[in-house]
Amino acid sequence: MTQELKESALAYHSEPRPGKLCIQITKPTETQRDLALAYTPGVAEPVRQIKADPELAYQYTLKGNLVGVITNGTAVLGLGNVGPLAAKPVMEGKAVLFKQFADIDVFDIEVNASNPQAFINTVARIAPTFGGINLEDIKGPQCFEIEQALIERLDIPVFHDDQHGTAIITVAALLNALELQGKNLDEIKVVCLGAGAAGIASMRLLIAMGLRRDQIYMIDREGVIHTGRADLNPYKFAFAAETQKRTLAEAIEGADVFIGVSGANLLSARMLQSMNDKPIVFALSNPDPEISPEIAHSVRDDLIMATGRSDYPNQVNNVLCFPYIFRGALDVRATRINQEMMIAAVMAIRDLAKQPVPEIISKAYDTDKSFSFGSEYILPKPMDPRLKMVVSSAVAQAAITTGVAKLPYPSHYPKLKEDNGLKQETHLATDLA
Ligand SMILES: NC(=O)C1=CN([C@@H]2O[C@H](COP(=O)(O)OP(=O)(O)OC[C@H]3O[C@@H](n4cnc5c(N)ncnc54)[C@H](OP(=O)(O)O)[C@@H]3O)[C@@H](O)[C@H]2O)C=CC1
Ligand SMILES: CC(=O)C(=O)O
Ligand SMILES: [Mg+2]
Repeated sequence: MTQELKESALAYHSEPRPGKLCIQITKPTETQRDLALAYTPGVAEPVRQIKADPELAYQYTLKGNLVGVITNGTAVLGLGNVGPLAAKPVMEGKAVLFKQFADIDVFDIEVNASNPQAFINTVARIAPTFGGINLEDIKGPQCFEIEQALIERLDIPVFHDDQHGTAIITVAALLNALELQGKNLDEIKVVCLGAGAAGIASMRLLIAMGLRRDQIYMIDREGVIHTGRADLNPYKFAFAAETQKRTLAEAIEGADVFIGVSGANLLSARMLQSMNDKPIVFALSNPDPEISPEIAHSVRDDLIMATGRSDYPNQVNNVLCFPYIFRGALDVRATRINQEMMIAAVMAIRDLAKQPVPEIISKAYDTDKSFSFGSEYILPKPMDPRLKMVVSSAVAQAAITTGVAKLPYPSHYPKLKEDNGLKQETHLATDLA
């Protein structure tokens, strides 16, 4: 990051008032009558109604449009365990994205919890406030235990964005990149650097889409994850390869795909050089990727390159899905976000990248260039307003089809098609899980 960008970022966050958000009142509060309705005595009536029927909280409070973005600050971007307070700018940032892209209100909650169980208990205790819980920047492997426990305890959607948001967008981008490079999912060799939240979930979703475990080398700080290692947690062990390869440099040789969800500058030019023809390199660590696009393009002219950042082509970032996953889930009052809903999001995002791109999007990116499906446009741009309807409706539809929705398909959503492929997607997910 340049000095200029660092200074601008600090000024953006501090001026004219600290932070990026505020809370707004949505009802009249000017008169004595208004106060008698908003507060005591009037407020007692919705209290009584909700006590008698808890579902009425969705009618009389913000609950149905309110998501908790909740962290313990243990894996904040690629900055590591910076703690809950230092994580707050990122959580406020996620809140901004929820509001801007999907009109979802967010309370960001930074939890000082000394262990996963304390964190789980805290989130479970405050869950009545929310229509959904977006867990953010919680490191592996504790993130897996935390998410699973909360899904089991709560009847609202719980979604760890760094796992599933990243997986959804990585899979959508990879399927499109493979198509452009003329490669098939069942023939490629994949190297995933990073075996935490994002890495494990992305590989799991790729497997649900048809990739085999023996096509994957997973790598952590100790090197290749292989069956001879005694230090593996169960999540990593599931990806242990029968191999003599021990280092990233050994694993990457001849690989078709590199997925980096680890840390800055870990993939060298020499390693990239050793990859197969037409490689795909997703260097997704934030803020600094595993290899910079400048270096990557200087070494190979046959690659498709993506980062997690807004300032390069091909931004593979969970912002492209988490607002719309929740929009769709909240709109049908889904009790969970299942794999079928995730695959519906993959397919919707993937397909949108192939549609003609409206001029308005070039304007948002301040360029005269028009975008079209190709090696520098494998995914829709985050500023694409079509994402909201396209992804949310696909997710809502999948929730209904899989029986986790409490409300019908919203009337303001696009009309349902007779044969929309959803059955096929659902079938795929169930068969391959
Ligand atoms: N573009 C996007 O949308 C997203 C990007 N990310 C990025 O992915 C990265 C990881 O996030 P997340 O999965 O949540 O974090 P976790 O802490 O859960 O996992 C990090 C993983 O990276 C590995 N790792 C870290 N440094 C190295 C290294 N020097 N060499 C080899 N492996 C290393 C860790 O190894 P070990 O297990 O041995 O500690 C661990 O397996 C971050 O940089 C984050 O910004 C995450 C989510 C979304
Ligand atoms: C994008 C994101 O969630 C991360 O880097 O952690
Ligand atoms: Mg994150």
